[in-house]
Amino acid sequence: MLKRPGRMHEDKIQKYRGVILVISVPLLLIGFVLLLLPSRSPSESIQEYAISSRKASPNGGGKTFAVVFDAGSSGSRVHVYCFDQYMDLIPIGKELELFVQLKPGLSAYANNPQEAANSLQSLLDKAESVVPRDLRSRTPVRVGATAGLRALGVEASDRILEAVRELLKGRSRLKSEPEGVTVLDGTQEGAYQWVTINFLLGNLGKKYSNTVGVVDLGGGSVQMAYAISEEDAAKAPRLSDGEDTYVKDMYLKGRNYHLYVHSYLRYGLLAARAEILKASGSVNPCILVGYEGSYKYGGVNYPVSASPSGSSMNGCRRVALKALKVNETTCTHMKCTFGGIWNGGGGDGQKNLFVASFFFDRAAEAGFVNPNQPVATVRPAEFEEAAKRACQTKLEDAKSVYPHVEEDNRPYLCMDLVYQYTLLVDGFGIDPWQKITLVKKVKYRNAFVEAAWPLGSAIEAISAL
Ligand SMILES: Nc1nc2c(ncn2[C@@H]2O[C@H](COP(=O)(O)OP(=O)(O)OP(=O)(O)O)[C@@H](O)[C@H]2O)c(=O)[nH]1
Repeated sequence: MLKRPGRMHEDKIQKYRGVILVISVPLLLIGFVLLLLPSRSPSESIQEYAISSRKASPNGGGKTFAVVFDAGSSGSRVHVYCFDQYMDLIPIGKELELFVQLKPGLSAYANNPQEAANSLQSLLDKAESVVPRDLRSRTPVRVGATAGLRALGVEASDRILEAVRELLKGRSRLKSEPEGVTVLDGTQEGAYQWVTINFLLGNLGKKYSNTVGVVDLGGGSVQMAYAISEEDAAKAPRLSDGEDTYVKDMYLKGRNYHLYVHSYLRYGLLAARAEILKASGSVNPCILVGYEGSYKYGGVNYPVSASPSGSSMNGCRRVALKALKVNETTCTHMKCTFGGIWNGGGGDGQKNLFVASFFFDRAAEAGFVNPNQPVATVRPAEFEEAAKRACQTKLEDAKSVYPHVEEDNRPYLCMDLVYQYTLLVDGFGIDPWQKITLVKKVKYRNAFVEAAWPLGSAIEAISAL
């Protein structure tokens, strides 16, 4: 079972109250105090951040709310959190957060920015309704768009973000700032997810070896983040031009962490389908027999038809490996995951992996995880088993065999499960028999909180007030 964060002792509160630091992003909000970290010969791949907030709550000993929108490629979600002066979550009604989601995501309105912004109105109204009227003007609201908008390109995404800024300014009393409505870069998304999970597990402030690593499989991108030792951080490879920073230094609850984090754009679950179709051509060994159609992703229509001999686990593995370019890209670092990306060196911060988003969803739909449980301990090999079963299923039988799978996803169930297994084992190099924790929500005190990056962003936002 998950460890439950104990109530803080008075002496610990003193320690925590003084400095709570969360990751910063290049957009440092007003009111941060920049501390000098111990000097070190920084390699180019390490961004050194140190932010401390003198006081966690601007309302004296009261409540501080934060509203964060997750504008994902497959949907938009709003999270509202309430913190006390010790930066602990306190209930909003019966829950520890307000969480509302809708489909489609902003990127579905690529050519209509106003409609994209308007799609958030119902979420904004619900979010604002749970924030006390007298606190609304001091409650930060942020919108973090992820791989969906990254994939649209700068022009289209800027137009959508500008329309969203206008919506927040014109249709809400929450405290919005232009730089709070952005496309998150992948490393921010991964780092926020790491903060979320370790905050909820009560690990922040502990040694790096007592924190857990995270893998977050979205529709457009997949992120991996875990804390590494000082020695491994010093060995972080120098960046080639255009490469993202591999290591973020963070000072959280009295301890300095070196966080290895990487986001693989185009390797989220929905984007990877397009990569796999490109790797195989339109007749694809992953598609359930009986399906003939097309797959639309990123504004491109891919013709799709099942192989006459039907879908096969091994045939699908071959094209998934080809899509990941596991053996095609030279690794110029000590060790790589895939696509020539440094793997961070592994270590104790990665020994426990919390794996979220589409990993949980597909495992639940494939029937080897209970969809009503917040977490599930599995092994990557169970994705292989589930994939074998799915790849032997005909499209005509899929509805009865997999009643929880949405109609549009049925032709791709074999592909998705094979991809997830291949990503874990061949992409990230995880032992097929290593236990991993699939997570949808994390138990925090007597309630459950969504295992999603917005909480990490909210902690940063209120630390900056
Ligand atoms: N319950 C719950 N599900 C979520 C949450 N965030 C995402 N999901 C689900 O996880 C799956 C993937 O969502 P994301 O990881 O945001 O992926 P995406 O929306 O495609 O976003 P990007 O690829 O990162 O742009 C979808 O089925 C979402 O419905 C959350 O906070 N709570």
